[in-house]
Amino acid sequence: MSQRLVTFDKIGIEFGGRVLLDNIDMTINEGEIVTLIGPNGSGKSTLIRTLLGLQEPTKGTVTHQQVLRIGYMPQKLHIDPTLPLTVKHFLALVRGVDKKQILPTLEKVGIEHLLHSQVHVLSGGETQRVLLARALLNRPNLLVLDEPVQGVDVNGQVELYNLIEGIRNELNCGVLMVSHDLHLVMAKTDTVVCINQHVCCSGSPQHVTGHPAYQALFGIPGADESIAIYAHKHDHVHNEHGSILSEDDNAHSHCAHH
Ligand SMILES: Nc1ncnc2c1ncn2[C@@H]1O[C@H](COP(=O)(O)OP(=O)(O)OP(=O)(O)O)[C@@H](O)[C@H]1O
Repeated sequence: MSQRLVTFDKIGIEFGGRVLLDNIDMTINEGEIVTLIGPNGSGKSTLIRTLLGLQEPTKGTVTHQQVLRIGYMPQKLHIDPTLPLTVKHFLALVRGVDKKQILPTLEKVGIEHLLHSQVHVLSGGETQRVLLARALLNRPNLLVLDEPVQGVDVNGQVELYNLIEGIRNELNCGVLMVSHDLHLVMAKTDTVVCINQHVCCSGSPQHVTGHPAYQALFGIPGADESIAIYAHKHDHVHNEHGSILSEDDNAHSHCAHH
């Protein structure tokens, strides 16, 4: 059986009386791709920051496997565009990096020809691959990818998801991804966790896309998503398994209302 890398146990985060995360249970196993979805402001980045140890939970605990090496890919590359910096030098800045690994890692993500390019002239897809290479240079057993296909066209998105799946297969690492894309990512995901402060529903992509809580947030798959996405009508409550409760059961709800 695959090893459990990370366990979130009833994580809650509050700021000034405002609940950002409530009662979040989540696990990530070795070799598992977990995708975190949820509307804007639902707490996805806050949960990632908690995993990275940048945010202390108000309630609950995060348990790590003893040797957890996280390769983190942020949403964006924040570099002063006036600063001359090649891909090679950018990757050489990774703490403790084995410089001999830079070229093979760029080959792995398909951009070895960009070794001497300036980072600020790269396209959206190329930049994402450089960030992925940087995460891989940490020799991770857990990859944490915050919106990895941001700024990438549809074909590029398919290629990036294929690449991420290939890396998971090769390294048998766990992968936690945040995604706003609800379609392409599903095919490459073992487990989807849909949050809106609390866990609305989680499980296989098939289970989650058929779940009423997912459909209330994102619309019914196949319907006109251009108007359904993020039309959040949270006029119902869930039990801790994500099932919708009848009004009589509401006393047991942990749902955030909007
Ligand atoms: N340090 C903080 N102090 C107070 N509020 C915060 C803090 N960090 C985040 N928030 C608030 O918490 C909420 C959740 O933010 P978060 O960035 O986790 O959402 P998200 O799901 O990642 O959103 P998006 O999809 O827009 O990236 C937001 O309303 C944000 O303003």
